[in-house]
Amino acid sequence: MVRENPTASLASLASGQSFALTGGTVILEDGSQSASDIIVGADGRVVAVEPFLDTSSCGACVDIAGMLVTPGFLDAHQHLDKTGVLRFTPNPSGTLQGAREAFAKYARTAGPDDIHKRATRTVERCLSRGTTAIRSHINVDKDAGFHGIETLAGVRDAEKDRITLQLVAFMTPHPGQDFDWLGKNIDGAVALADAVGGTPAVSEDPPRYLDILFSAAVKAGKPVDLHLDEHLNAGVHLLDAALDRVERFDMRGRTVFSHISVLSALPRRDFQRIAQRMLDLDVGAVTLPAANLYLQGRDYEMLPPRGLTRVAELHRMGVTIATASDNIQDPFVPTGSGDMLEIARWTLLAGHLRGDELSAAHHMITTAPARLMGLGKDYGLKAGARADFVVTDCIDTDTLVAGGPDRAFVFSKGRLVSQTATETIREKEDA
Ligand SMILES: O=c1cc[nH]c(=O)[nH]1
Repeated sequence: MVRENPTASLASLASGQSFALTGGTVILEDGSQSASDIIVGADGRVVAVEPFLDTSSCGACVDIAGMLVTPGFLDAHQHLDKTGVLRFTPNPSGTLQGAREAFAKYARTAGPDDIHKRATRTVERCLSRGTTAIRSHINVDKDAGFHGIETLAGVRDAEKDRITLQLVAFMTPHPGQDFDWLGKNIDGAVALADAVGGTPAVSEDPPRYLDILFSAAVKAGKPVDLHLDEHLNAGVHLLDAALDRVERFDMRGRTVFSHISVLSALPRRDFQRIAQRMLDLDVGAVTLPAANLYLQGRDYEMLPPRGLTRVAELHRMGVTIATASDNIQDPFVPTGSGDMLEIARWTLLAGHLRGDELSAAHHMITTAPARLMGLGKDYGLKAGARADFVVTDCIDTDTLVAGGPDRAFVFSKGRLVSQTATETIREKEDA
């Protein structure tokens, strides 16, 4: 045990051995913080999290007094089949439709090798910034075919000991949607995926399209994650139509609505009624600040921006709401670093959370998405969970969210997968 230099000791932890981290501050599942020891087994699972544990049987023991341990960050909504394609898929119109068209053009020619290269690069970046699980929507349609979902299924399986990847079969409609094609292919796509998704507002027949998605989910026993109402036009929304199907197909607790920008445009009474329905049916929400603050039309009157949903109100009403990256450097969103703390900060600021709600933003990148992704017993700093966590030099959750760590050690399944340090800051402090 090297008390003076925990960071060097953390870095030297050999993979595949049991170890203990003692004296740190641990963020527990209910968001509280506890001065606790952590024991990790050789199988990469947490053995115990409690103060003053007997660590004598551990292969290594590192004193991390003064450091904060957070469960790994979760990104509940990405698009790994199109990440990093921005340079050759421009979207000069700056609209959602323009982004879809730009991607469709790329998807017609994109080969598995290209998709694989870009996806693994982004996964690596996310992991290095402390993200230990990602849910990714993957287009399956006449342009993209099955290239994306097959390639990402391979990445998911190959990387499972380093990062948990969940795939959503994103059955994207196109103008003149071919329902025969959808009917013939949806089961095959869902078999490769972990959840069923789509974007009903784009469909020419949203009720029929929603029925097909929910039926496929029930048949496969998989959850639903919809891109829902990515617009601020209060005159049209499909929230009730989707909630009706949650009831009819008995998908309570197994459905997520991503985006739901339109909630911000609805009169308050309508918003409250729908949010209450979501709460009663245990439907979760994913907000996507980068996406929702970006695309719009050139003419605001004709095409308002996508817009952020009512983040603070949904949270305060008790709806489970996670925040996520959405697209990373593609025609839908030109930016993105895979840093969930950055996303948490944008959510806090743009979503009108208060300064005393920094921990709510942390919840939105940890326990809230864990619930929506169904990670259950496998997630969190508790006995039996997969040992996915980040050891940082922050003093508490508030400082972690407000400014982030200068030093971070990312553990996935009990193995150190990345360490980062803002050396310049540290050097200045040491001088
Ligand atoms: O249709 C959509 C919407 C958002 N992001 C996508 O990649 N596709």
